[in-house]
Amino acid sequence: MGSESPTQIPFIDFCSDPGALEPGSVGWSLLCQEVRAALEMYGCFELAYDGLPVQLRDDMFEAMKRLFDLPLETKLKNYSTKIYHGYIGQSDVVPLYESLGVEDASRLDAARAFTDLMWPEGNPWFCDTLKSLSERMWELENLVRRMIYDSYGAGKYCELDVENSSSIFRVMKYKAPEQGEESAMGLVAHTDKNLITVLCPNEVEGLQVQSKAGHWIHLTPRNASFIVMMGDAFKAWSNGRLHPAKHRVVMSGDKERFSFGVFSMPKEEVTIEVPPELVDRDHPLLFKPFQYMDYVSFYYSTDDGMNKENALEIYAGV
Ligand SMILES: O=C(O)CCC(=O)C(=O)O
Ligand SMILES: [Fe+2]
Repeated sequence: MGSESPTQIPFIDFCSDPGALEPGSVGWSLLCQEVRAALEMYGCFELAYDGLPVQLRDDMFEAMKRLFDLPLETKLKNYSTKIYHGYIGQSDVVPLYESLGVEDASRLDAARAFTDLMWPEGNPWFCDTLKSLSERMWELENLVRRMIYDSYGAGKYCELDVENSSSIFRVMKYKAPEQGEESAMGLVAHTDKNLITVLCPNEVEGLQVQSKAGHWIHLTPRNASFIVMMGDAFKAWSNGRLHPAKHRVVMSGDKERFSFGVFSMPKEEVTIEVPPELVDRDHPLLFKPFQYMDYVSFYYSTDDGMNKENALEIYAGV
C-alpha cells in the first residue's frame, strides 16, 4: 500500500487469535500498536470481529427497513433537543439520507421507549434486537477504547472515562440516486465530532474516507466487518495524535444503502482533558479542557467554510 495514494484503509483482525483480546497478553500489546498506528495514520480501520452474531446484525437490517417505512410523522417523534440525537432527514442538501438515533439503547428502558414511540402497539422483537445489538456494539467500542488507552500507556484512565461516556445508536438509510443520475451525495464530507464511531454497513458500497494526502478511498468492506472511525473529541484527548478521518457517503447504482453504528461521547458534564502522559517536550499541550456538547454547539453555530474545517483547533486549541 503506497502511502501517497492508498486505495484501502487498514484491516485489523480481532478474530484470528482470541488470546490477543486479553489485556496484558503479548498479542494484546501487538494489537494495541496496530490499532494506534491505523488511527494515527488513517483515522479509521476495517475490523473483523466475531463477538457479535451475524444473525443479530441481519435482524437489525431487516428491522431497519420496516422502521424507515413508517410514516414520516411517526419517525419525527424521535425528537431530541440535543444536536444529532433524534430523527434527521428531508434535507435539501442530502435528500437521499435519513437517520434515527437512540441514546443509551443498551438500556432496556431506552430501547423500549424508542420502540413504543415508533410502534405504540409494541414490537418486542425490534426492542430485543436493538438492546442486544447496542450492548454488543458498546462492548466493542469499549474494547477498542481500552486498546487505544493502553497503547499510550494511559490505561488507568480508561475505566472512569468509559463510565463518564454515553452512546447513541444510529440507524441510517440512503436512497439510491434518481434514475439517470450516475451518483449523488448521500452524506457530505465531515469528521465525526464524538470519540469513537463503530459502523456496520450493509453490502451496498458508498462510504469513502479521505487519506491524509487528500485522496478519497472507496471502502469495499468485507462481509460482516465493522468500520472504526476516530472523532474530533478523541483527537483532543490524544493531544492531536489520533486523526479524525474525513468521510462521506456517495451513492450510485440502484440499491438502497443501510448502515447502523454506535457513536460514543463524553457525558454532558464531563470535561475532555489531555492526560499528562500525553504531554511532553516533543508534544506540547495542544488543547484546552472543554465540554463535548459545548464544542458540538460551537461547530453547528459556525458558518460553512474555514471555521468548520478547523473547528476543533479554533474552539479548543491553546
Ligand atoms: O453510513 C455510513 O456509513 C456513515 C455515517 C456517518 O458518517 C455518520 O453518521 O456520521
Ligand atoms: Fe460520520
